[in-house]
Amino acid sequence: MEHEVLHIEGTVEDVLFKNENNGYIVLDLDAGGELITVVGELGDIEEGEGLILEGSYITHPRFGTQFSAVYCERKLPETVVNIEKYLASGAVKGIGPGLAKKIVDVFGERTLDIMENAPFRLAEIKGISPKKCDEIAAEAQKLFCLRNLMSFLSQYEVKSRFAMNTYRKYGSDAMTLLRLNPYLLCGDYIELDFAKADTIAHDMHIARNDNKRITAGVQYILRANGGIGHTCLPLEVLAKKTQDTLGITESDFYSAYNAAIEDNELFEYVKNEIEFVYLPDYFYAESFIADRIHVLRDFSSPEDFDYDLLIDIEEEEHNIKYEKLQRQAITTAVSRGLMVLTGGPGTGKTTTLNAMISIFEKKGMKVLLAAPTGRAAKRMSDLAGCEAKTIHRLLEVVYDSGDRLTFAHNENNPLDCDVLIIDEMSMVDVVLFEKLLRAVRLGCRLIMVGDSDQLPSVGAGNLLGDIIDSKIVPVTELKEIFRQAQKSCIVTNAHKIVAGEYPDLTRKDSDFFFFKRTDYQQALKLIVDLAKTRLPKAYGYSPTEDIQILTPSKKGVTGTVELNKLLQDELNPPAKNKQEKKGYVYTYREGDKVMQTRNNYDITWSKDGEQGAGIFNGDIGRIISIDNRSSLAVIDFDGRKATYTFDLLSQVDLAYAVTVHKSQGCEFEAVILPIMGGFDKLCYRNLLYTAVTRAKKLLILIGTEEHINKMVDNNKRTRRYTCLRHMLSGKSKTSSPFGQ
Ligand SMILES: Nc1ncnc2c1ncn2[C@@H]1O[C@H](COP(=O)(O)OP(=O)(O)OP(=O)(O)O)[C@@H](O)[C@H]1O
Repeated sequence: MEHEVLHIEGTVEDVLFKNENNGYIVLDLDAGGELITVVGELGDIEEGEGLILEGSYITHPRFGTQFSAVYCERKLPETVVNIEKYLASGAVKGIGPGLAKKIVDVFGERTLDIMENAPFRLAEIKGISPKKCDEIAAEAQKLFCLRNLMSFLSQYEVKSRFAMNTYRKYGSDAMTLLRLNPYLLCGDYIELDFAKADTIAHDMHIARNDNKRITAGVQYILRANGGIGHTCLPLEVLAKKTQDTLGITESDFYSAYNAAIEDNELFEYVKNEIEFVYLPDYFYAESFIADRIHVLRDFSSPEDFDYDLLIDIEEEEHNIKYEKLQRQAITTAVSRGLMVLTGGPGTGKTTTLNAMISIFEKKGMKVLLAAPTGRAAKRMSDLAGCEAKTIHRLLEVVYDSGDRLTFAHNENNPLDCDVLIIDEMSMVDVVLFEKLLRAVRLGCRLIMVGDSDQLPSVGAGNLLGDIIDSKIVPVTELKEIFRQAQKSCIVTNAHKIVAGEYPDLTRKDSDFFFFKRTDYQQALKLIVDLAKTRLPKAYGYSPTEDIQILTPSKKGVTGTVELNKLLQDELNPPAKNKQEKKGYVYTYREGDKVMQTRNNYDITWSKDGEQGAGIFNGDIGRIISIDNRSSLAVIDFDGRKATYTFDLLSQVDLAYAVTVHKSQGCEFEAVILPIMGGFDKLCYRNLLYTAVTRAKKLLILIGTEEHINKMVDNNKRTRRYTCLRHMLSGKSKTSSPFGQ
């Protein structure tokens, strides 16, 4: 919901709550005698400071009016009383209430001016030694730097969190660096919109064809394309796009481009005589993966196992006869350093994997299991009978000295294991895989499991496909659908779809139902009826825990937005005892089923006394409380209770219905899938295949046969620009940055 944008001004009376990680704060502001509670991501504000704020009022029946601030200009306190209050509150490390009084008694209203411009004079105060004076001066400089940065950026209505991130990245030099190059604001970790940085640069009289502007524009375009899956772009495509977007000539482009290549701000890779351009991160990721895969591949077991005997023992113990390809997969896993195990549903991947784990453990090897999402890790744990972690958890997210996110496990601190098994590899992107490979010590086996017919990862790259297609890694593809699995129409229809055959929609006695509907309103009515009444009654399913509505698109009548609003009304209607918070797209309500839509490493959670941080893209949870007084909501993700500031709710969508893309790696007891047409770009085979294979026990298709078959016919593979396959095949014309 849009609110009227207002400006208010006042002095901070009291700081009620502060989140040091994301700068979120709740404070009382004295606005000319009126006390207003202010909430927002405003940074490290202290009592006594003057603020000019822009934002809007939000009202809560119990706690009254609060001002939700989006922009903040900070004025340091001017009166002696406020300066003392400000310093006494701990604004400058090393100054407490006693010292604050002494300093203000001596310097009065000029105190802050002296601290900023002549801090050596603090040594005039009795009790401040020259050493202490230096320490206080250094702390004070930090404070003034952030304040200057915030007030500079607030002129351009740049939100405070960008200023906070700029300060975190560049520290006390931030302002000086920005004056030289405002486009630094578009860089990694800050990621301000290029257009905004361009406005600042324009005011600073930076020319349109300045190399800094063009390089930043190119990087911005490459990053935006990374967001839709491309790790690089052909030079020709990039040149044209950049010229059009920035309004520059071809010669301007190439002059800046060549300089950026020279300075390693961009990288070029030649594939089949065509130049591809990379951002450093993606280039390092793909080159490192290619290098490291070669090293791991060449490792083979020094121990002389009798593989056949080991597999025979497993067969006897588990009363099973592995088929030829399963035996081959197990032998490869035990004898080689690296392999891919792939295959569609019901082809025995899990069974094979369990045999591998059993053999490794019998040999005294330490096996670790991981998957890209929480849900996939949970499923893996359930099937393998031992704990699987998310890749992020396995690598342990930590912050470096610059307060930037990194992983505790890397080449200097590798994972303590002999075998690492990664499930749902189709969902892993190149940047995360690079980090993972850095933490795999030489000699550790790496087994990658996944179905390459699933949709590719949300993040950039076509990792699993490229690894398989490169043919340099041993791949076992399981093809046989086991008898057990053949009973399931979900499994047999999934295999038909992937083979380009139309699914059998005629069966009424199976786990795969089709309801023909051509009218949208009738389809919606049926979805609600099935989710709310019929399936819970017939199968005992919980409408929100067991049943998931999947849909190709966000938009349209059967898109997620409309479906979620409808299903929220039906499954979790408003009630007196349910608190609510209005967001831009949805109203969030206690009891709502929700999904986190991006990786956030800062959100803190607790589970059975354990504390942790990080809620990731695709995690599904339930809102258990909304508190309008503190502007906080608590969401339960499978027992992890995570605290969200209201600003962070923009990263959360209702999840009664989710897109097929977002459902990757998840499985549900029952899936309802409307295929009504009207979303041509999303009308393709892999998407239908991915949706169908999300259902464990029951799949219900609603729509028309014509649209379903049209999806099967469209075998468009999502084309992604990457060079990994080429790099893996060792055909590179640029030398690897990692040497031999
Ligand atoms: N060699 C075998 N002989 C008989 N049955 C088998 C064999 N291997 C697997 N199965 C059975 O086939 C079914 C599917 O196997 P499994 O769950 O391992 O496949 P999957 O590829 O992991 O499937 P999904 O991807 O759908 O989870 C199971 O019921 C399993 O017990």
